[in-house]
Amino acid sequence: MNASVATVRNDLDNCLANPARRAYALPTPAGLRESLPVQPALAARIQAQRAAVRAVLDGTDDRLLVITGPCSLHDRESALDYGRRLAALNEELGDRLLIVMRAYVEKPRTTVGWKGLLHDPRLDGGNDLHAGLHAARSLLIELGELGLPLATELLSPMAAPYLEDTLSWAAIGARTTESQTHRELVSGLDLPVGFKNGTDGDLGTALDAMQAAAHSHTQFGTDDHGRAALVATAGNPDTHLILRGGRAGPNCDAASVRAAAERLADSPINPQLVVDCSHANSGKDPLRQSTVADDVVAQRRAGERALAGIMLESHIETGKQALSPALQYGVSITDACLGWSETQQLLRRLAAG
Ligand SMILES: O=C[C@H](O)[C@H](O)COP(=O)(O)O
Ligand SMILES: C=C(OP(=O)(O)O)C(=O)O
Repeated sequence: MNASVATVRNDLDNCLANPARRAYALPTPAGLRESLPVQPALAARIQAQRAAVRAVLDGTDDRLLVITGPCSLHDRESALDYGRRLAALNEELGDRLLIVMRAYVEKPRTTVGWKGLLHDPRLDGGNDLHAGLHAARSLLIELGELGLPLATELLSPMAAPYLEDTLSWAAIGARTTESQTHRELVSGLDLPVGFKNGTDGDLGTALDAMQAAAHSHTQFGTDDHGRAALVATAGNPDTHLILRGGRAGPNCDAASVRAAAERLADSPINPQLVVDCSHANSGKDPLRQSTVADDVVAQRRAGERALAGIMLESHIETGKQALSPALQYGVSITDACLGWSETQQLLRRLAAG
């Protein structure tokens, strides 16, 4: 156990008399929000940014939604560097693209691995969640102050109340779309949320998730002061499908998009969808994301009205690196990303299209 985790250890420790489980106190959502507040001007801008994303998703704004940024944020400096570059590009392209910065602070893992800045901010296996909550929230606020809407994956339902007021869009990932707990979480969020299709490529789990999240629920949870609570949620009407491909390959070609759109048209929820150009749609080859994105724009030009947006994994440099004490600046430590110069060219091309 690392030292700073030890300092927050308290009498929650061993409270269940279960040697397999230990608990360490954390700040409450209310406490963290009080020490790292979103200032009123930023809060108002985030409300407007959520409304702008909703307008693209309900088809009243025909700009292309582009959610782009590192697979994961692992250091403050390169995240802010990327955010500044993207904010400057947005000045040029914002009338044709609705650009949202991907700011992922939690990572789902296929088996085990680094779980994101929020869980392990020093990247050393220390898992100092206390420091991670602080690092993640303060970085999201700094990025928000640069002017762009922010997107993240909400992985741990317990983490959402610490972060949600900084976000304009969130994803539920392929590994958690089928989870009742995550659907219930989304039902209580006042922001647009995309559900990924499953890692096996099945769309049914995401379509079911959209219906479940649109419903009201009562669920086990905690209040903003960390007390156990019955949490009642109203239902979230602003969810949509994200096509990310699956084990059998991509699902972003025109026929797959049309088939998905027809299934959505039969469901009572949002008929618009977003294509994740990475993951199984790119075969995890970062450069292929450009081909996928170009094809999405070509499909829109050919009249496909269901396509509202794309997601890109993009960083300062192309590729990825293994986690080590000597990290290269601006290179992803999770999935391989498109570099900034290719991203810039791609976004200009998408805007022109
Ligand atoms: O986007 C990131 C990864 O695809 C996802 O977190 C799974 O990562 P892993 O298979 O490397 O664990
Ligand atoms: C993990 C991610 O995607 P997926 O859930 O599609 O694997 C991601 O976008 O970081």
